[in-house]
Amino acid sequence: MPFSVTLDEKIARARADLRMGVPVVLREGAARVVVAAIETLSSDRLAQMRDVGDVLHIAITNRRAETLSAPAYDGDLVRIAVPFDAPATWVHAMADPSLDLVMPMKGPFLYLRDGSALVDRTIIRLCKTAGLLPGAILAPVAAEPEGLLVLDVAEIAASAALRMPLDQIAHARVPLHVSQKSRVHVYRKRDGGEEHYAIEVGQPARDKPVLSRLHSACFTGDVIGSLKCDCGPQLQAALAQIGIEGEGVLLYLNQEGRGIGLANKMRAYSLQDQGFDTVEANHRLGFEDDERDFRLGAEILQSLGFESTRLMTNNPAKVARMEEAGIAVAERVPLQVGRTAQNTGYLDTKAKKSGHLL
Ligand SMILES: Nc1nc2c(ncn2[C@@H]2O[C@H](COP(=O)(O)OP(=O)(O)OP(=O)(O)O)[C@@H](O)[C@H]2O)c(=O)[nH]1
Ligand SMILES: [Zn+2]
Repeated sequence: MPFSVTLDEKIARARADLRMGVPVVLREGAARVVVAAIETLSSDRLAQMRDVGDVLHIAITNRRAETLSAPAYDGDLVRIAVPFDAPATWVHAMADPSLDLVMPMKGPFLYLRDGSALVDRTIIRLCKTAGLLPGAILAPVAAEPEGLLVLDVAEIAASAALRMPLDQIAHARVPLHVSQKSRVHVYRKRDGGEEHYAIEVGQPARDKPVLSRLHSACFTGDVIGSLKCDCGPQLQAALAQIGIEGEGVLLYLNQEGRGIGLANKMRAYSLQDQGFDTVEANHRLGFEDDERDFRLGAEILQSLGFESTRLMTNNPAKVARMEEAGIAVAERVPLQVGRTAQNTGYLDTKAKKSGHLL
């Protein structure tokens, strides 16, 4: 009896392959395309892709296309032919803004405009969820080469529409400075994605709005005291407020860098050192301003038995996403702490461009 591997398991494996620089095969109907993430593409893999497919192209998001002055013919992305003699560095420079100054002239570009861009869209999504730069190289092939994982794009699209269950894995008592009566609950997505945490203080009533904070991981702010953002002081202030009231829940979502991962956040910081603001830096990397999924927070509150909350945040998008996901927000509790000389521009940009309330 062969072992059967589910689609979710295959998607998790595909992410691991892409991070290692191993291509995967995406199927769309009768078409077969060998795809790889640009960030981890080596010269050897590029040569292998040229061996199996004759016309290679790259896919980048409309955000990245804007920086390269390329029109986004497919709306959310653009497909550009890879010149037959282009080295791997040319491919890298199409997705990685750290090479913008080293390789400013990459064109003229030859665009692909016919047919479906579903395979391109699927691989860009996979790159994003793998914490890689959102750019891919694709080689349509006549037959599936041996040794690569094969996935069907229609099946991936159907599974993306379903919500992946979030399982409660373990929980235990962890006495904190702000309250000795605290428990940490660990949640895990069934597709092998990030784990997320809930810190429950006291025993909040399940039938009343619970004081909560939806916090996104910030290694630099939460752990090492970075002055570039307000995350560390917000985390501490939220815990302190929950401690004062004696009950509440802090949701700690591992969506580092507004969902782009720490490596990409550091890339964004280096663009900020060149003068771009926090939103422009995300766009130059090919990402949206905010790639987080706040429904996770609502799902964790629901799994703990809550139906409504008093949410500590200055971000109206968090309130909207919680409500859409079925958690009523009885009150928005402002959380304004931690303004520094170094983060005042960042906070002002969030207010101006991302709708944060001051
Ligand atoms: N991409 C990117 N992420 C950043 C930057 N600075 C901070 N972050 C991340 O931004 C997120 C901030 O999270 P939160 O404080 O929960 O969210 P918020 O949208 O500011 O909303 P509230 O704090 O609730 O008002 C964390 O994931 C940080 O890692 C930056 O310059 N670029
Ligand atoms: Zn931060």
